[in-house]
Amino acid sequence: MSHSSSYVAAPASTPSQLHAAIGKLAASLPELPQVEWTAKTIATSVLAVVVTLLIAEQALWRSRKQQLPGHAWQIPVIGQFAESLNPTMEAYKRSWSTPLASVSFIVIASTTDYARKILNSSTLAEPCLVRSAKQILLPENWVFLNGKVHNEYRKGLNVLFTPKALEIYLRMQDQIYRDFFKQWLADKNPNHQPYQMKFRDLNMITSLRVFCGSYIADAAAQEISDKYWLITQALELVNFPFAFPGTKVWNACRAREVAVKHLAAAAAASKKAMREGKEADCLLDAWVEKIIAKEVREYTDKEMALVLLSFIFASQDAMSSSITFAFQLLADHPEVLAKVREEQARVRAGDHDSPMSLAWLEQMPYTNAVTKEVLRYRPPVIMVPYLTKKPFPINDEYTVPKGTMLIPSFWNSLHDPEVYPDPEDFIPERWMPGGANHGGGDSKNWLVFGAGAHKCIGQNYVYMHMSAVIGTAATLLSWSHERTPESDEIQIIATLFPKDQCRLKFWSREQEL
Ligand code: HEM
Repeated sequence: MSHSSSYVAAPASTPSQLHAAIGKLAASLPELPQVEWTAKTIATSVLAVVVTLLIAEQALWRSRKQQLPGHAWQIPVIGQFAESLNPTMEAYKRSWSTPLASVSFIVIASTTDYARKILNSSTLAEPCLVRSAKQILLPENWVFLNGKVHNEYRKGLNVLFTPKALEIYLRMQDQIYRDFFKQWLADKNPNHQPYQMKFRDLNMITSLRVFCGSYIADAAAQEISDKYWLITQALELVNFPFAFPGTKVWNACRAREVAVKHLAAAAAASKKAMREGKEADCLLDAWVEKIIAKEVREYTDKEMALVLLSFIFASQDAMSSSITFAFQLLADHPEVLAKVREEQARVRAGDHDSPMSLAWLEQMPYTNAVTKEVLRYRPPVIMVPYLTKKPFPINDEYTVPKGTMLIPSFWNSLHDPEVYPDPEDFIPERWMPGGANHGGGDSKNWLVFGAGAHKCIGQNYVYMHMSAVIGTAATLLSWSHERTPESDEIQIIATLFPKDQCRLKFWSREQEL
């Protein structure tokens, strides 16, 4: 039998044949009441089952939601996906207008106290990231560990972010910034261009070089950078559940395979070079140095590759968002850019060629204030999905049921007018001596990097990277921003971006220096 004829054979179970089969079955079960199985009764039965399932779905939804604000009913079947498929800032802001809100089967918590309570209750809730993350990062990735094993694993990685290690990375970073600046200056197009994706590229190449140094060839680095966009696109709160060929998650998994192959080869090359006595010049080397000194345990090449993948995963979109907003905000606030330049000129004392150092960064309070204000004003990670492991009594009236996605959201904490006066204004001066937030009195609200056991491990690297990019760009480059009606609108692609993709034009400051 050919394939096509077997397909044609399928509709053989017509209602009358089904009727006969069901009739036979019913006859063999004497205790069953005799039912007249017509097409009409079958249709009615199917309808009854569907309606029962829909009512059960609504009942389950309402029993979870209880008295929380939110829609009284949810869209059947696709309700749990509908709100997440095309997230908008407006929809999120609506859900942040009450301390606890229920959106589909998700509970969103948007006060500082609730957010901290969730992040610090590791026995009741654990990070679940987005649903596709386990498929993309692989289930054995350390980021999915929790409790004691997670703490132990994390301790071994802290050695990668000590000041000594950061100083090594900074030397590498400076050269990459300058190479990218040259490319931007070489663009002869007289018009403003969207720079968001170019900033992404700068971040990815910086991360790969900081992590892997020269163990990754230029072509491989570019291949990972290009393919990584497929991973970002799959980071939706809710995805199509099966990674069939052609779906976003399937594409992301293929991109991960390419990245892990190159990262594992880099780990092997670093081990070999360091054992032959090379001086450490990237994160892998700094790590292998600690392994050789037996300060941390051995890690396999694949394990190291998966850790690097977790770093890229955690950093790429957030860093790209912050760098994009930094360039946009500095162009829109020339008085701030002028102050950054004054500070850079003082610290560098005419030396525009030496790479940025930690010692210089420590003498740049204003540049560091700009970094903090960019992170506060446009926090790249506005929420982190957690999953309740047990019923979670979030307050006296409401216990979040076990197995619920519970999302602490950070926007309100970072835009709280009681803590950050004029929160909707970009004011780096608030972090300077005499400013409202000088001295860290806002530490409870500072949730840019989360809190608790899973707090961002890379935060010191973030401050350093951002201030170094801002300081070096302000010194070497001038740029203008073409403001459009969408410049101040926020688009959510895993993190926040200006909707018009940040249209800029660069020129050199050489004549001014
Ligand atoms: C602007 C940039 C960044 C922001 C805003 C950011 C923010 C965050 C947030 C909010 C979390 C979740 C914390 C929690 O659950 O309490 C997190 C976790 C994490 N971040 Fe970052 N991050 C950034 C950059 C980076 C970088 C550059 C790296 C690595 C080099 C990194 C590595 C990680 C890792 C590995 C975790 C998970 C830690 C764990 O589970 O123990 N992040 N980050």
